[in-house]
Amino acid sequence: MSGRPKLVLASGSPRRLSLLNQAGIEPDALRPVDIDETPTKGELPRACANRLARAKADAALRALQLDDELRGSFILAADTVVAVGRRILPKADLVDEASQCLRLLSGRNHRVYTAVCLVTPKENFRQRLVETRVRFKRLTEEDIRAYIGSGEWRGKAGGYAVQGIAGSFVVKLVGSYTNVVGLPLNESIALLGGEEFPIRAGWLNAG
Ligand SMILES: Cc1cn([C@H]2C[C@H](O)[C@@H](COP(=O)(O)OP(=O)(O)OP(=O)(O)O)O2)c(=O)[nH]c1=O
Repeated sequence: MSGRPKLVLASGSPRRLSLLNQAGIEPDALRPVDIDETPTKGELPRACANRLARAKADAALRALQLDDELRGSFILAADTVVAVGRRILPKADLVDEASQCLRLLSGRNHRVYTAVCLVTPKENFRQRLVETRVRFKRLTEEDIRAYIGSGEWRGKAGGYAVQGIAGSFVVKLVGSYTNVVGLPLNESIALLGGEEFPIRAGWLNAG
């Protein structure tokens, strides 16, 4: 392949795109994939995030094989899972799901895992899993009602988005903040740079 290799972001999440943009990386194309994201019976949170990121990357790779323009591109996919202990919280689509998540997260520690999977033009798979520990303040029923009214929880793992109002629920966060939003930037840039994707010097060893 001649010239700069292309990058495809296999994600429909606007947060993932804006995080990459924030780091000065502009994907050449967005190719969200539609896979079943249900955890398997007894699946642990780390294993689930790893499996789903890989499945998203795999599905995108298969789709791009039919695409003359984008075949042979780098492909980046990710999956974010919120967990309390071994329990995986749902990606909340319904008010009841989101309220239950928030009651569970209230006043406690939880973990957010994002697995990032990079497919190289030679179809090698490179994967990283990043963990962030988060503690929420105790939430009153009124806090939960008001937050539900904001709608910010829709489609978010664990029923909240730290980049919005729920940022004010956080009393402690240990690890990568961008990991919670959906794409750990430092590690994603390191993955890309490690595979010779052109990243501006200086960013690779950042943070
Ligand atoms: C915990 C948390 C999650 N999220 C989002 C990130 C992800 O978009 C979503 C978790 O679902 P994912 O299944 O990881 O991603 P997605 O379905 O939104 O997008 P795609 O599979 O196409 O890449 O939750 C936030 O935006 N803020 C947060 O604080």
